[in-house]
Amino acid sequence: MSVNNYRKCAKCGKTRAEDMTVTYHRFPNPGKDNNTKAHAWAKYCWPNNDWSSRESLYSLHKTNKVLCGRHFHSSQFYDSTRKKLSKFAVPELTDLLNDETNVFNQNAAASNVAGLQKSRVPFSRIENSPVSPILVKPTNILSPLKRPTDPIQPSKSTDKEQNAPEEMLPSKSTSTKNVQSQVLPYHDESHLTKSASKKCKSILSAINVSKGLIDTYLHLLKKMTGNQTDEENICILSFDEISIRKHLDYDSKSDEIQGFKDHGNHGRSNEIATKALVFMLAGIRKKWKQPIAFYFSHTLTADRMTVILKEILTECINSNVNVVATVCDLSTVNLKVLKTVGVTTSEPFFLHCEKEIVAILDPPHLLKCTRNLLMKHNVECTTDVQCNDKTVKGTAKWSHIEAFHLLDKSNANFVFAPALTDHHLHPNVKQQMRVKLAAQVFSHSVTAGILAKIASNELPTEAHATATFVQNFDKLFDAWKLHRTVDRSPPEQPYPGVSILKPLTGVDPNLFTNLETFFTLDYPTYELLFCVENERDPAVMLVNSLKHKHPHVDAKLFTGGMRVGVNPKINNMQPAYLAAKYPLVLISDAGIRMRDDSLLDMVQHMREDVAIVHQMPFTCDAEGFAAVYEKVFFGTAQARMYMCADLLGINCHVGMSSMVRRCALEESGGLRAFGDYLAEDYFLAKDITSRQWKMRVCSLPALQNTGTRSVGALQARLRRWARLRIAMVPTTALLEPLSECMPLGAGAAWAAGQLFGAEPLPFFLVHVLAWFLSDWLMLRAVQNGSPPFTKVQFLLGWVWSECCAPFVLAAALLSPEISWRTRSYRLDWGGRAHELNPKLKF
Ligand SMILES: CCCCCCCC/C=C\CCCCCCCC(=O)N[C@@H](CO)[C@H](O)/C=C/CCCCCCCCCCCCC
Ligand SMILES: O=c1ccn([C@@H]2O[C@H](COP(=O)(O)OP(=O)(O)O[C@H]3OC[C@@H](O)[C@H](O)[C@H]3O)[C@@H](O)[C@H]2O)c(=O)[nH]1
Repeated sequence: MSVNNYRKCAKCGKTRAEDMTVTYHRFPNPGKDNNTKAHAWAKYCWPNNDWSSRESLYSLHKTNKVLCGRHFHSSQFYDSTRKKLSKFAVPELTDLLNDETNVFNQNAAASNVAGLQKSRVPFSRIENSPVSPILVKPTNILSPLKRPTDPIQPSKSTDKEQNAPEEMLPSKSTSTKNVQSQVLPYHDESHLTKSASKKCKSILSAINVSKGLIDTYLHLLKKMTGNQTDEENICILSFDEISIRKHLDYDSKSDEIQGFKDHGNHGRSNEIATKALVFMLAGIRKKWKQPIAFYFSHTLTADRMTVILKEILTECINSNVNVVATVCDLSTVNLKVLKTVGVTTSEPFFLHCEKEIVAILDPPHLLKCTRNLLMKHNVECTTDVQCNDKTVKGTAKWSHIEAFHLLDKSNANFVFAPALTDHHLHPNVKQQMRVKLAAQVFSHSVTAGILAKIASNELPTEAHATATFVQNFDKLFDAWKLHRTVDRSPPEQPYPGVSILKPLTGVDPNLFTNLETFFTLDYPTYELLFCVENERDPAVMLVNSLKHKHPHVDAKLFTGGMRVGVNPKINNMQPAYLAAKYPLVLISDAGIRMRDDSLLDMVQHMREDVAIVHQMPFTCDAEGFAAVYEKVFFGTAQARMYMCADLLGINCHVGMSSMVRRCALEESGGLRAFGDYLAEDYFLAKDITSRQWKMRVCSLPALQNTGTRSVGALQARLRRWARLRIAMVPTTALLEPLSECMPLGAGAAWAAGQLFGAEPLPFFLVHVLAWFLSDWLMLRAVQNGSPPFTKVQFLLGWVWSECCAPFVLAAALLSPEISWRTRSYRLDWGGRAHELNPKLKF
């Protein structure tokens, strides 16, 4: 007989002599980081002993004490052979008879060893129990509840304790470690260094949360709502379930094993949790968020979830929180819950305590589901399409999008949807979860592209239904995504009509979709005046197809222009300007995209004494470093100058999206009066404001969306602008660097050293850090939320933008000529321009 045969399980005394298949697992060495695990093992075997000292735990390891494999759930082993325990394995009081994967299942009954314990019951109580713990056959603690007929009353622990079996008694402990031990296993700790893992644990242990409804937070909530107005207390309740990795952990504070299915005061069971359900409140009128309940489960029934939802809603009412809507995704359980509480498609709300609560399905999730459904099934639409000379009901098909993508990517000259890749068309499981990929399929560019391919007979006419389907979902998503700040209440006086001038030259990738946003503006009276200087310009075709697509919109096309000076933009717009019929004229460059409320926003800023309302230049979201650079530049350096100039009353009028009162412009001599300047915007504003008219920046920024981004092209544009500014106001070359981080910081550090004996380098670094942080806040304010890139990308874009700025200015100073599109110019001091090698046209 080998030495091993004399080994004996420290808990049940099992030896190899009794059962040859038994495996032994040595007590862990508490070492530096293993104390919790060693403590859990020791407490499991000898719950009444004091295991607080490391030495006592170490002695168990040193004396080769072992536990047999039956005290470990199968999930605690590396694999199904049950030979090697995982790193964090702790013995558990689980129902070995019920564990189907347990190799001891068959002989467990016979050998009378397996059984279940109420996992929340402290070990000490188990040990003292008159019945041997491992002989107790479990009852299903979390058996599904009957469908509730009455709203559940707020949980009163005393009532529940009287009726519930002992297993369902709520935990007395609200240990901070409860969540800690649940949350940590979700991360792959093997990727963390030991100190990182420890740090996470110590941070999380500072948060006082438990499972179920969190009393502490409810208490805080009550306090907060007491100090807020009724409006500010209006909120939504969102709930979502995430997957967590199976993991058990011993919490010495509460003397509990954590990681089991746990529904707070609805009880706990022996099943190991694989999902965490979180409920969170979020204010609607005021920005506040508060998670209020966590539940850990394996499978959560709709009945149980309904009970939980109602319980939380009742608690919210008691805390004076006005929940007006719930938000959840489209999981089967969620849909069942909504059905149970009475939500239908025709009446998407339910009553709780006589209060109407709207049920909202999570829009990004809806978008992904719609994409997935379209990938599997064709969708019959209400759109009629022409097919073989017959009008038939349209059918949206994924195959149309696939065909469009193939055609689009094979076109070497022009791509409608450059962002669309094969991942969008054939997403794998992980990619199916990315909202962005679905949103890029249901986009304006794809709609426009499919329509263009139908027009050129590359796609069948029946694909029209797919284009309409894609467009509708794009609009739906936009309606959810964008911020609505514009006052849409009826005005005291009818809004004045607006003539929108769109100077076009050439076609950039986003032109169709940019132009289309002008056809769908939410404004009562406006006309669109498209100006193209060359009638053979492909932009003409795009305008005509948009006019055809939106016949109800008052849109005209002017070709040929009229030479009134050297500025080609003015020349191009002149015929349309003369034909404009409304009192307000909006000059909007080709690359601008409008939100449907942008025009209303501009008009609302056009007060009686105001003659110019302009939008601060900004950019749409796009991918790539050039797009990051562009957004960072316009959202920080440019926005900073623009805002300060506006505040100080310095003329900073940029003409890419600017509304002008026509009578004020006429007083200046009309558009033609500025035809000799390339910076017509600056001189136009200078002249108009000199006659006591005011100029305002409106709330929404100008969204540039040209799609032809490269770092070089952006810098060439910035150089051209800088050259214009230097020619108009030469002192700008000296003063502007003082508004930039690096030159100002260097100068200030030197001055601080000279004047106060400060160390220049630390001074400079602190200055840069403070500037950087303020710029991050500035960018977030202009973007109205988080920018579409990471902080590291922001850092790179910001450093690049700030370091390049002095060089861009220097290059502008040194090069007397400037190029704009296909033409070159030389500027006089003062701003007048002369075209070099003028072309015949204009
Ligand atoms: C801590 C930061 C302090 C910053 C103070 C910044 C004050 C900047 C004042 C005006 C600059 C505004 C420029 C914005 C427009 C830039 C884009 C552009 O160049 N666009 C042209 C083409 O569309 C357009 O024609 C230009 C219009 C405005 C020209 C303004 C020229 C006046 C320059 C005065 C410089 C004073 C700098 C003072 C720095 C402390
Ligand atoms: O030859 C041209 C060049 C430009 N344009 C139009 O002018 C608008 C602006 O052109 P770009 O986008 O090339 O240039 P920018 O964005 O740099 O313009 C900016 O700088 C110069 C100012 O005069 C403009 O008012 C301002 O918008 C576009 O709508 C473009 O179509 C012409 O109609 N003809």
